[in-house]
Amino acid sequence: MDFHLLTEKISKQLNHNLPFVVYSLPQEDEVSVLLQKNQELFTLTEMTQNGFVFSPFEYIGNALFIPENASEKISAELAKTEVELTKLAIAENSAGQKEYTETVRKTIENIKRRKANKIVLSRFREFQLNNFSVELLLNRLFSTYPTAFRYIWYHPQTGMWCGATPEILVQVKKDSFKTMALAGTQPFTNKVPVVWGPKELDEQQLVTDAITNSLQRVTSVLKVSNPHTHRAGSLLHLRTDITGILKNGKATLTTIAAALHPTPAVCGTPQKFAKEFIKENEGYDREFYTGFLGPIQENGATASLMVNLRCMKIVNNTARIFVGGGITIGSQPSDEWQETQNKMQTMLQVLQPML
Ligand SMILES: C=C(O[C@@H]1C=C(C(=O)O)C=C[C@H]1O)C(=O)O
Repeated sequence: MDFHLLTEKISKQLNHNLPFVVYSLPQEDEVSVLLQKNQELFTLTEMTQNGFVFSPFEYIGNALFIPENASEKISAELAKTEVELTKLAIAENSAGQKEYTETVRKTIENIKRRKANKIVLSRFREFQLNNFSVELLLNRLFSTYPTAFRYIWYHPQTGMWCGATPEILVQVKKDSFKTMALAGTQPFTNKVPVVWGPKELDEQQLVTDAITNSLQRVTSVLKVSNPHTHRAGSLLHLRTDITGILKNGKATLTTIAAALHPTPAVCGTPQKFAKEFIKENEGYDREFYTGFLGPIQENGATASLMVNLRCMKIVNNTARIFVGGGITIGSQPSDEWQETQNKMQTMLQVLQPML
């Protein structure tokens, strides 16, 4: 199908208040769409059906779902638009900054008291949109971040969510799988070599260890790469690739997702303490931010589940951008604030002509 026809169909679907999801896998130009034919809110306990899963951070075995068999499925090659990128100034928010850095300080205290090794804190910021258009959103989002997993999800009961995430929760193809430990952030500059400090190296190692530990039970072969630098738009991260073979009979997509989510890249270690701490101290509901999402095919034998980062929720012409970062013993509150400001640019670049 022609890409412009695809965008028109999406626009019509939205005007009719009908659910849809549009996505492209990392490094791919194919844009896939599911246009649900009714307004039902489907949920999914076992990931054994074809469609698109959308899970909140609080995954309790009930993720949202757009089933292929209740939808029209279309796809097209992305018609790339030139996007000019300029760093956008974010209006001062001293109250927000004070609150966030205070919470970071409290988190570091807990880590010093050995309650946890790492806790991922986050916040949101809202922006008023004066010229929202789903076609423009789709064009900018998908053209700007070709190496990320890009998506727009809409359901009348959740509102619109979209993002460009660099992080794979798990990709499964028959009995082989792929995942990654992504943590540690610095702004992208042209300087080489990229140097990582001990804070980032330690933080990322914690994620690698936790992921490999949770996979032991369900895998027969587990390969772990050395950490390397991964570029995500204007940011750099440290990344370790983890691949392997799933244990026959032990692993289904549902058990792997449940074993991995939420990884310490978005929650922390130990997981239970980190999760409680987040709930008590972040002061807002993450909803689908840091949840997972992605297409399921061949009744669960093939799937690409991604972590919902660098994302926003758009409801009533207000865009809520979510940003966070891992706090460890080496964290500096002001640097952590700056890191979240930098991460906010990823979605702000997309919104720029609509602000
Ligand atoms: C929590 C986010 O990102 C996560 C935290 C990172 C960090 O602390 O360095 C890096 C990548 C992600 O795993 C986010 O983008 O909101």
